[in-house]
Amino acid sequence: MKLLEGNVVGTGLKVGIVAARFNEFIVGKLVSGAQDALVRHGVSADDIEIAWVPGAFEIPLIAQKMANSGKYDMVLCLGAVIRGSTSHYDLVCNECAKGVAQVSLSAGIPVLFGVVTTDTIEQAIERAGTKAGNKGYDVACSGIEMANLIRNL
Ligand SMILES: Nc1c(NC[C@H](O)[C@H](O)[C@H](O)CO)[nH]c(=O)[nH]c1=O
Ligand SMILES: CC(=O)[C@@H](O)COP(=O)(O)O
Repeated sequence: MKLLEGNVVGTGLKVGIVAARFNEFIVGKLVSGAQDALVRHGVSADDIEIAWVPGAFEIPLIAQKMANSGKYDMVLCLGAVIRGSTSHYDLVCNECAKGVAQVSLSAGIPVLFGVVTTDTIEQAIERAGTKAGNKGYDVACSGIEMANLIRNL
């Protein structure tokens, strides 16, 4: 993908993305949004690596592997958890969020929580590139900010 950009200086940042396949019609848009934000802000497309996992519950484990590998300046966690008719939604959301937070603190690098958690499909669509923006784009921008902040500490 070649974007017509201004004179964007390459950041040299290396980015790992963990994406959940569940609700892929949403998560695919989050991944595209994250890639767009990263490249527009100077990250080389060659410095972005994506690992797909079955669902949001599996994100923390692979995020941990990436974060502890020493290969990445940040890890973006992308997924979409949409409430069903049982309490499974709450368990998946809570464990995913808790796991991602624990990985970031233990690895000492930015591990961003870009998992959309919604009651309806419409809410998820709104956050995957329509009226509520693209949460993948947003967390990528936050990741760049955090990585640069850590570089300067
Ligand atoms: N219902 C959703 C899930 N459920 C699957 C779990 O994340 C996990 O893969 C399974 O429990 C096996 O360990 N995952 C999502 O990402 N989004 C959902 O809406
Ligand atoms: C978030 C989920 O795990 C959900 O899709 C599962 O649906 P259900 O609660 O109806 O089994």
